[in-house]
Amino acid sequence: MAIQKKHGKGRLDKWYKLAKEKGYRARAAFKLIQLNKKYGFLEKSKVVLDLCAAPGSWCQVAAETMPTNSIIIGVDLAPIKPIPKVITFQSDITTEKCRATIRGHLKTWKADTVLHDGAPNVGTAWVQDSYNQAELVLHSMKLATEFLVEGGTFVTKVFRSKDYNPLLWVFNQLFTKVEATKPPSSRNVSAEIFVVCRGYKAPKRIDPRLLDPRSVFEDLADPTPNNEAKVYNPEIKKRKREGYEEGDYIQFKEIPASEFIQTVDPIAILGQYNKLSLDQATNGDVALAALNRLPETTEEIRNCCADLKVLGRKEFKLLLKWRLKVREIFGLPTKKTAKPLTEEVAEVQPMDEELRIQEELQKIKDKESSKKKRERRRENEKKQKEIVRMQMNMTAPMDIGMEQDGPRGEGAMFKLKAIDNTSVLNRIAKGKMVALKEDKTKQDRDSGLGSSGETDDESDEDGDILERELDQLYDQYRERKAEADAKYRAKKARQEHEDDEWEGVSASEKGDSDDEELEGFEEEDSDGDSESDNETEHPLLRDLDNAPSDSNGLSKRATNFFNQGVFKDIPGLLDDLEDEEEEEEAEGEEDVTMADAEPDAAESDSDDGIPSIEEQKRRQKVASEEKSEFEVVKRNKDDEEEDWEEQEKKTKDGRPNIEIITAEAMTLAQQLASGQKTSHDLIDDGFNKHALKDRDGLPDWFLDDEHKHDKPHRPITKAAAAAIKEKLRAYNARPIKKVAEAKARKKFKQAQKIEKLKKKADLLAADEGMSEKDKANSIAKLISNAARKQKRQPIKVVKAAGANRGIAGRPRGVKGRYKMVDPRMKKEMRAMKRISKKKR
Ligand SMILES: C[S@@+](CC[C@H](N)C(=O)[O-])C[C@H]1O[C@@H](n2cnc3c(N)ncnc32)[C@H](O)[C@@H]1O
Repeated sequence: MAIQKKHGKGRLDKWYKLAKEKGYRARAAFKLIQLNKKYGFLEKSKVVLDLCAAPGSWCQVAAETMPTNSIIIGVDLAPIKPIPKVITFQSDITTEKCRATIRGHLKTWKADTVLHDGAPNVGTAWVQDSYNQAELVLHSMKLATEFLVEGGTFVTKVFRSKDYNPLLWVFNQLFTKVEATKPPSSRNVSAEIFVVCRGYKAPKRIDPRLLDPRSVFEDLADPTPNNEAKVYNPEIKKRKREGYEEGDYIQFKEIPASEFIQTVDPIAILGQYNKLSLDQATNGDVALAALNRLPETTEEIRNCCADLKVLGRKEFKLLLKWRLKVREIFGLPTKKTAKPLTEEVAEVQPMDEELRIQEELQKIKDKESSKKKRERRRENEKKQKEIVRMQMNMTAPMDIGMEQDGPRGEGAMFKLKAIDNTSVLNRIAKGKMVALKEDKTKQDRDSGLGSSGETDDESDEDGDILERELDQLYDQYRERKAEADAKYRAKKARQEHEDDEWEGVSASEKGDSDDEELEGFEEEDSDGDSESDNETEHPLLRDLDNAPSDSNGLSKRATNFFNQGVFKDIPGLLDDLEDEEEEEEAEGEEDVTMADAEPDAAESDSDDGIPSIEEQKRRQKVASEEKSEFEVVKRNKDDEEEDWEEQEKKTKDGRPNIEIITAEAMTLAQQLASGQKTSHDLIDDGFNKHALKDRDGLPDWFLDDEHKHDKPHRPITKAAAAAIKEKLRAYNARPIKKVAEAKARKKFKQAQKIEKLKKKADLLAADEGMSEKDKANSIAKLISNAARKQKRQPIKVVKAAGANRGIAGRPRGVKGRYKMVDPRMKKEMRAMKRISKKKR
């Protein structure tokens, strides 16, 4: 871009600052924005050609306003830093090369809009500057005629000068609508005007004179002197070093003052002449005589008229005022009634006022919409809070009343509707009891009764939110980890089962137990209202089957668990259970129900194969439940089908297939089997510092971290350690599946070969036409042929060059095994071989 000094305060105006703020490379961006606001050509364009685009602010505006995937090409004499979605290159728009480059970029496309904001390097004489500008406009026009689509738009900058009208005339020949406008961001002091030409006529043939500067601006040789400058800025007159102006060879010029009064262009006279003469000539100018006698023609005026070249702005103004007064006296039209003097000045459409109103309206609209947005956001937040409160059953008691609800109402303790939220539901479905606990703790917290009994205030709420977020993030982290890590998945699954154990029931069983409690309440509720019906449809609620239980009164899993070999010789346990069974049978109880609360023993054992404390507690619970008259529920058929995984883990006789894989488990098993320990000992062992830890309400991430180290260390015997080691060694000694399969395949093939050979040999032996010797020879040959190793076909090396360069798949004309090699690699390998040979 032409270097412009930015010392003028006018340049650093609001548009300059705004451009900086918005990231536009030049304040000129707003000119295009405002032009486009008025005419809306960018939104409709798919291809735009920006001539004289540096530093690129118009391209920036085009890129952000035009539809996506539009083509924007920017060209300038100066380099343009890359702009996303814009093609830019450096070239002179007046050259053939530039035209060819644009053609290369556009190919067969046509531009919907051609923009031109060109300004040649200014600083020479004004006339020359304006001419250069007009010439540049004509050049851009020429490019536009070549690349514009029919009906397209051409936007150009022109300077107010005598070349303006010829340019407008040219535009009018080629476009259906031509409008000149000055956007508000264009400084008033600047002579630039923007002309928006719409509806390109795309004529088949254009008269070359229409685009030739010499014919368009024919009278350039007689430039109009800038009298306005001379008159209004007389102090900053520049010395002319070029000599006399064209056709102006007289140094001192005088004109009768009457002519100054009568002329329509007083400024021209003030600028060109040295003296306004009031002297009476011989021919007797009546107007001049009257002027001379007028009281308005004061001494001061006479002095001013005597030497115009020494006057300043004030004196010129005085003379102009004097002229107006005299014209009024003489009855000549004054400035108010007179037509515009200069024809060449463009009729600039007032855009400022309209835009100002539009901008103001926009501001008001923006304000209103932001206010509305704020209100909407506030309302949403409020709603969100209400939803959260409702989910946490905070609002229900107030709205409906706790008493009316009863135990199954909104505020009821065992209300399962509260966990209708899908994420919580999923977690519970997975057997994650923590979700329920969380909800409960949330309820506690939200009811204002925290563990410390404090009422909840703002900061508590913030803390809760933070904690919940932390928990959610931790869950997400675990899920992500689980996706990537199979080991972690397995561990997590185990932990989830441990959750079941902790609660004493599995996921589905928890549902059952909840239901059981509900069932109890339902019995009390004689109405059997529809709500209760709905609740049975809840995914976590199931019908209870009151059919008689198994013969032994235990669930299948419980029975299986206690049928394990390890429990066989344990004194006191099974006997007690059997006694219990007998007693129950004797009592002849028919409708025996009990929560089927037995997780699989194999699953419930912790990593080290030792029943966890929770497991032991559970077993104890089972035993005590059996002693008490607890209702026993029969496991229904569906549940059994669901347990197919567990079934797989059982041996043929129905016992769980438990594998002892740790030294601790081995030690314990040995101790149980040899009677060194009883089940009571196990239970006693369970009551240690780890058993009584309160983990309620602790976040998962904390528990996970603790779990790594916070577990009991059980003693192991040397023999157990050695046995497990031996077992592992045996595992490791086994070949991996793949190898075993390959070996088996090989064996199978060999067997097939021998079979074939046998058949052939039999045939030969049965051949009566052959002598015994021949038979023996033939069979021997057969065997030796079969024993001979088949020669492996050599691998053919194919150079990845010529036709074979970069091909995928088998190269042409190559049969059998082959290997593609890089020619360079081949040469290098040969060289290496040579070198190693030499060294030897
Ligand atoms: C006012 S600046 C253009 C600003 C541009 N529209 C923007 O928004 O950033 C005028 C540009 O016209 C360029 N120019 C002048 N004569 C040129 C020519 N013959 N060919 C190409 N560019 C020219 C100058 O280099 C200058 O960068």
